[in-house]
Amino acid sequence: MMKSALLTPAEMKRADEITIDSGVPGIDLMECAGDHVARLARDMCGTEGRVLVVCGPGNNGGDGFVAAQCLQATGRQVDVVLLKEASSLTGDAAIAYSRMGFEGELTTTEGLRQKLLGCSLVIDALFGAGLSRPLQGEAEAFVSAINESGIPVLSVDLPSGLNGETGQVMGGEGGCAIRAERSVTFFRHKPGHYLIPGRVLCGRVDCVDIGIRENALSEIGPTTFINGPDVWSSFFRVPQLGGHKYDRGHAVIFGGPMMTSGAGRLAAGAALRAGAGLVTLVSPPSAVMANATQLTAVMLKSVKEAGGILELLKDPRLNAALIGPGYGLGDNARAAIQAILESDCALVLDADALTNFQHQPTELFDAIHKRAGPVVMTPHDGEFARLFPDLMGLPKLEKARQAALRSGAVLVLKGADTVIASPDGRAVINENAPAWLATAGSGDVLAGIVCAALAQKVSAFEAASMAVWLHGAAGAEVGPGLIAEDLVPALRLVIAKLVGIS
Ligand SMILES: NC(=O)C1=CN([C@@H]2O[C@H](COP(=O)(O)OP(=O)(O)OC[C@H]3O[C@@H](n4cnc5c(N)ncnc54)[C@H](O)[C@@H]3O)[C@@H](O)[C@H]2O)[C@@H](O)CC1
Ligand SMILES: [K+]
Repeated sequence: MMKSALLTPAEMKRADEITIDSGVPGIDLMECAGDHVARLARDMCGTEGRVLVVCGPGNNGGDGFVAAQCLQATGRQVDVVLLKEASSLTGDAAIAYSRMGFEGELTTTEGLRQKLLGCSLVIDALFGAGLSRPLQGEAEAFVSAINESGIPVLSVDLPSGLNGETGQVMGGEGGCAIRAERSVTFFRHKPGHYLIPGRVLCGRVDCVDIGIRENALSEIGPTTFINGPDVWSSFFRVPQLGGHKYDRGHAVIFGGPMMTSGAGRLAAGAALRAGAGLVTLVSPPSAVMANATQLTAVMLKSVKEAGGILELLKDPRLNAALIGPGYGLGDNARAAIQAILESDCALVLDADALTNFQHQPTELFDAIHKRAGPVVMTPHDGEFARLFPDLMGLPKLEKARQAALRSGAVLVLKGADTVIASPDGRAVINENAPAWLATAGSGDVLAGIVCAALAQKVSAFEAASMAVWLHGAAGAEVGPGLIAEDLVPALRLVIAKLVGIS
């Protein structure tokens, strides 16, 4: 799990300190970092062309001085531009500057524009983990000039102006940040490398080893991770010889009336494909015929009212349920959801199940806190806003964490950078979803996969993380032209590969 840990800039600073306290000089870490930057710079622009290294006042600038020195040592034409006087440098950055062997030039924005003319690569070493406020004045003007030049940029640690913890540009809409082609970071990625817009601004990110002690992680205790098998593979259930379908759980999907019945069918098909031993699609009588004509291995049941649902879920073999996709809004729908909340089964609440509580969210959260079975909620941003309007101004990770804590549910806040947050404080960021996944019915498939993982008795946080990853991998498997129906068969290929490598 520690392999996939993401560190906030403050946690990274702590990892640096722990390493330095253990006897590794800070300048050694910086020299290693700068050496990697130079290597990647050569990778980006080959043997030709002038490199411009733009250095800020802190240790990020220090990495830039080391990189400049390494590049010059290999015969490369290098210019170093300073944002602040060299005399104001302190600590390791001052040492790196003194070892560079040539002077950097303190310049104005106009001077920078002149330097940019005809160079083949810019190394952005203005600000990294120490950025503490939005860029203004000369720093902002430097960033704008670099972006406007159109010259490829390699950012050191983070594109300058980007908040490494939130993935947002410091200063929001009015702020500015470097748009890099590539970035190189140290020891572990930061959440900002994966959260949008950070992920877009970083370009391709390399994470390199600079000698930070691995055991620093146990002291820091990271709570944010990048999603992948490292997070949940020990929970992934592979059917055993001698086992039977009941070992793999029985998922119940509550589908809607005929005109919106497709959502339930997609979820049911996905639940079966994702490994639930049995799947029953429960629907109002009006949808039964439509479902029966399209489904074969999925079992069907017709239930009219909340009373019937309560009765149905008394059967303990029905151990996971999903309600929401295409379900409908109104008093009857809300009564049905309340009936499901009263049962003990593990539960996924999606789409209409969330919107039905937009005027009484605390009623929903109280019911979740009271019940014994786990709950996973899978809102997109619009559904999230209906239940948690006061959290909308927060950065995505924080939004999901606070919503999980308040609701008592594992929260899957969907998007290109889906965040899964647990009420216990853990969170993962997903990065394998292709843009093709943003299509009608895609969320229904995801909800079905979560339900299948819960039916197989995977803990809620791992079930949600696993499902989001499988969904993204299925999307990548299908690729261009994807429609939601394609995801269900593609899951077979994804699971086959997963089992093959695990
Ligand atoms: N020993 C270490 O701590 C190591 C640090 N490393 C590098 O050091 C970086 C962190 O260094 P620092 O903590 O010095 O931080 P930075 O170099 O990112 O920036 C800190 C400096 O910028 C100023 N500043 C912050 N926000 C500003 C703004 N909006 N406008 C103008 N000035 C602003 C601060 O007052 C401070 O002088 C990492 O990102 C990484 O690149 C690496 O060299 C590895 C080792
Ligand atoms: K930078």
